[in-house]
Amino acid sequence: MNSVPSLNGFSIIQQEWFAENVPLSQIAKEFGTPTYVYSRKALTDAFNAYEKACFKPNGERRAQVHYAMKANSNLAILNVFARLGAGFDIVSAGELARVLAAGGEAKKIVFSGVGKSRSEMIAALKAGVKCFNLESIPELSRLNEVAASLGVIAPISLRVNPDVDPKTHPYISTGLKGNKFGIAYDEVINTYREAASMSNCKIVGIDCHIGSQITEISPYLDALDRVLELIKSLGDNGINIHHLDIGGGLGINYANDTPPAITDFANTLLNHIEAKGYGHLEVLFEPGRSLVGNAGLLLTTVEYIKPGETKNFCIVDAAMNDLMRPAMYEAYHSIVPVKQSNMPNMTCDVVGPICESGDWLGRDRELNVQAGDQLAILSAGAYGFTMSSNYNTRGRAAEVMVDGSTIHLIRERESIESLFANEKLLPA
Ligand SMILES: Cc1ncc(COP(=O)(O)O)c(C=O)c1O
Ligand SMILES: N[C@@H](CCCC[NH3+])C(=O)O
Repeated sequence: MNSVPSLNGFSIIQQEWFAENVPLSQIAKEFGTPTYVYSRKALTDAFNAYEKACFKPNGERRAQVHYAMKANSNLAILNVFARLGAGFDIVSAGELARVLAAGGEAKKIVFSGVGKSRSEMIAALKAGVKCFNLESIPELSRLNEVAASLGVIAPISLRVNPDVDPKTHPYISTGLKGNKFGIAYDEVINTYREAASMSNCKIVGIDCHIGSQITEISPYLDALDRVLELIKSLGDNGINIHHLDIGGGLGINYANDTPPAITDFANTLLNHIEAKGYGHLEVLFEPGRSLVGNAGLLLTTVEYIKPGETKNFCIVDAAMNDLMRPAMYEAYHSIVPVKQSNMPNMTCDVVGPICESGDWLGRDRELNVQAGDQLAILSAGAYGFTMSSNYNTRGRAAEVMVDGSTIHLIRERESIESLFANEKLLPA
């Protein structure tokens, strides 16, 4: 099987794949492979699809996008979104430093994650982030203490675990009782009361995020209803919520997925919130994958075709260290030859050179390729480069962004020397 999603920013012209106006073969020639290729147009259009839903008919803003930068944190990509007015969702001091370096504004940053360290809290308080999304009483107490030591007030939301099934891969569900994320639904009111009693925390919002690659709207509506009920009870307890962060998680089409379109998805949630009488709340979205996933691909070259006893292998120069998702979640990424040909197809597994049987990128694909040909692994813009590693002492891939007819190198390929530059031999 080889299903191909329709993509914005990438197309086939005269039997050859292009990124905007640039043939992928030209990128391979100039920058080598493996290389991640992003389309600025695709990034911009995805962001604007959210923005379209973020305004009321009178022009007043009703929602703000906070890009979940864990999906792809290259500075150039962050900068494209920052220029478009995005806020950001971060999960570490590293992400904070990156987004500030890329021109993101601290006052548009929300800080998520279950395990914020003291030093991360200090960095975020000093920067002046918009909000900390907290997930437990110990974390709340620590933040209160750290804020007191700096003589500042920390703006906070509590992340609710609404216990709804997002109907996605179990490894990427986050809003079920058994997950480590969020505060159990029945504990939320008491935890807010505790937060209200803390001298250096100020309650500003409520937060929930139920999972990733979600292709249906109903789990969001279920989660929203549960969170809106909490907002009502909190109000009855004298605790007023100013913003509602509904997390990220909207899926993309990898091949045969049918997620709602971004604007429809965002409008449906925002209209639901208004219809329930909560239109006064500021709403935050934290999308990651739906902004970048289909705006990027991984370009690779075939090293060898190896006929096996039971199947053929197409051995390429990209590997699980470049794109973990197939090995980790058995995720499907469409794989296409950069130059289409009329040769007969063969069925093969597309695999990398790493010494693990789990090092595969696609299974049972129908491809007509030979050694030296290039392949594009599609829908690799999210959780591709950011989850890559140096396993087998492999330098990480180069990254380029195409903007019309221009190719920008946005990350150089890692040199081999840089991979062990921080290591030290024992004394003689
Ligand atoms: C708290 C939080 N917000 C946002 C996201 C972004 O999710 P996605 O890339 O599925 O939109 C994640 C990752 O799942 C997350 O953990
Ligand atoms: N890394 C996952 C998604 C996890 C989202 C982070 N909470 C993926 O590639 O699909």
